[in-house]
Amino acid sequence: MANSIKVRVPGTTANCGPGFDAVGIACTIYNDLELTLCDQNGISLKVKGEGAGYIPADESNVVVRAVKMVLNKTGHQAKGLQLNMVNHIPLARGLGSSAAAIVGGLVAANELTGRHFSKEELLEMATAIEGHPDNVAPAILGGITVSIMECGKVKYLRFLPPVDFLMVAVIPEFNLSTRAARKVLPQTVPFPDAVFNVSRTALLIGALCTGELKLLLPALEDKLHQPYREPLIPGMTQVLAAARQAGALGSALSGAGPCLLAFANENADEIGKAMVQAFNVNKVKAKYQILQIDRQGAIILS
Ligand SMILES: Nc1ncnc2c1ncn2[C@@H]1O[C@H](COP(=O)(O)OP(=O)(O)O)[C@@H](O)[C@H]1O
Ligand SMILES: N[C@@H](CCOP(=O)(O)O)C(=O)O
Repeated sequence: MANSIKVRVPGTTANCGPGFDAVGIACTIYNDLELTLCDQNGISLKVKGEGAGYIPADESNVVVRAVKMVLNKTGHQAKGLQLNMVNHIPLARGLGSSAAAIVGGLVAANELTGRHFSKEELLEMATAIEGHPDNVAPAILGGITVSIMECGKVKYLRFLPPVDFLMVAVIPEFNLSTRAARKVLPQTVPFPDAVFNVSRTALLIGALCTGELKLLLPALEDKLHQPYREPLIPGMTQVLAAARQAGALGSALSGAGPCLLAFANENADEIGKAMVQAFNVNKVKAKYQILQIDRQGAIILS
């Protein structure tokens, strides 16, 4: 059996407005991970790109946690790990870097230890580490996913829209951990706000399934998390409005932020520039990247 494997995992944008902790889309931005299982003790780590000099080479690393989960469940005897990463997904920005890291570790270790686990089982394991399924599901499966937790199990729907669209991700220079962005959320919400989100989420999935993209504008509205996170992201309201004024189909916070996302079928560059400009007016440096839907999810490279 080989003791080294390389996998590629997409970044993901979660929530998509109202679908908090449920909706996610795999995006064409990727991390590559090469995992080697060794006989010598210890963890060796090389990182190129995002997170270089910052990602820890110890048990606190989520890739290590994911790999060890598979090794423990399969009774594998490897003593040490070598991890080589080439990362394009920015850390703690709302594009699913932690989900990509977890999924990369699980998929690579599963492949090296004899493929004991199905994609569904890997999804259960990834959700147990990440805490919510909305990023890890599209990272594993590609496409658009709706995931729910039922009695500790993940149930999901995965689909591709019948028409193409672009996603303009505007990535500010500062980071915001998902943990910090979840701390500001309330324990309870007013009943009308819950109704507001139920109707928008239903409309969002309907619009994406049928290709009725003009419905995205109202379907991306949210009252469950974005208003509470807005104070953490200077200029958020203006940046989202700038996207719509520049012709976006709709705009929303990406995951827990601070990245902001516009959906577009044309003028993607103009939309990106307008959003960056609105961040700049709020003294935040930012860049934009035009993404499409990744259809494959995590893949084995070699
Ligand atoms: N390639 C990676 N290897 C190890 N840990 C990573 C990697 N990418 C992200 N992480 C961990 O995930 C954290 C960011 O996760 P999170 O706050 O959920 O933001 P997001 O998933 O939106 O990027 C990082 O601070 C780091 O601890
Ligand atoms: N539903 C989660 C999604 C977090 O996504 P991330 O890409 O920011 O990790 C949340 O909104 O907290």
